[in-house]
Amino acid sequence: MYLHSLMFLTGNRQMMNEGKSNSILVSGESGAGKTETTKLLMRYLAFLGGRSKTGGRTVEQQVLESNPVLEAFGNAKTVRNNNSSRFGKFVEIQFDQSGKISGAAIRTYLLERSRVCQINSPERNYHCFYFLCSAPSEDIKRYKLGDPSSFHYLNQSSCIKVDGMSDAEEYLATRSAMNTVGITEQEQEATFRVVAAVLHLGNLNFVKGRDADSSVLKDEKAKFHLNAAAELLMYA
Ligand SMILES: Nc1ncnc2c1ncn2[C@@H]1O[C@H](COP(=O)(O)OP(=O)(O)OP(=O)(O)O)[C@@H](O)[C@H]1O
Repeated sequence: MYLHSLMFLTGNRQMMNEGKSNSILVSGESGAGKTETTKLLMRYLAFLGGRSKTGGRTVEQQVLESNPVLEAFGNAKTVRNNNSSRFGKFVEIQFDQSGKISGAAIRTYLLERSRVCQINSPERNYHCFYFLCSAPSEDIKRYKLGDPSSFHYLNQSSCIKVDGMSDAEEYLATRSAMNTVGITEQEQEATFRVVAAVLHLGNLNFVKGRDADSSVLKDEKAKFHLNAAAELLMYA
């Protein structure tokens, strides 16, 4: 990290002296430490460009709390990394004339979408699915969820739990981070409804119907999941 800090100090001074934008490219193979390094860089930047706290949430808090939100929906356990980012991101942090953070924008790229429907043992699907299945009981009831191992999109792999990670605590931390970055309660509700609906849709099974080329739901369980998904998506 010493080298990165040094590079960053130089970059920051140049930005202030010459009024030029600076960029850092963090690259490396999976598990090399890109995500953790980026978080340290962002924390350092927030420290340099932070304002004294005046109550409420500050821009730099919002910048830092974007990480747990992105990780909940875009990171998963792989064989190489328990918290592997399955997308790329471009983080832009804007500074005002005095060097204080004035805003930020994050663009994400190339999320590994196929992971939602298919995972290999002993990897996991995206963290958000397990977090939501470990939510407080009133949320579980509202989203009609149950044990993660009862969902096809999660039980294709033998790995449901990650050592050292509490899905229940992470759910609450994700909600808190979403609040900090300014995602409203309604938007959060809509987001988690879609996450829950995806799990229900994964449990739909069909069998051949009576008419040619037709199919019908396999059983009552499949009907339950279809109704649950429809209800959740109707209000999402
Ligand atoms: N600076 C660090 N301090 C302590 N542990 C670290 C540090 N950097 C990386 N690690 C360890 O290595 C693991 C993998 O790091 P990280 O998630 O940052 O890799 P990555 O390059 O972003 O991988 P991927 O491309 O899979 O997302 C972390 O979960 C952590 O255990």
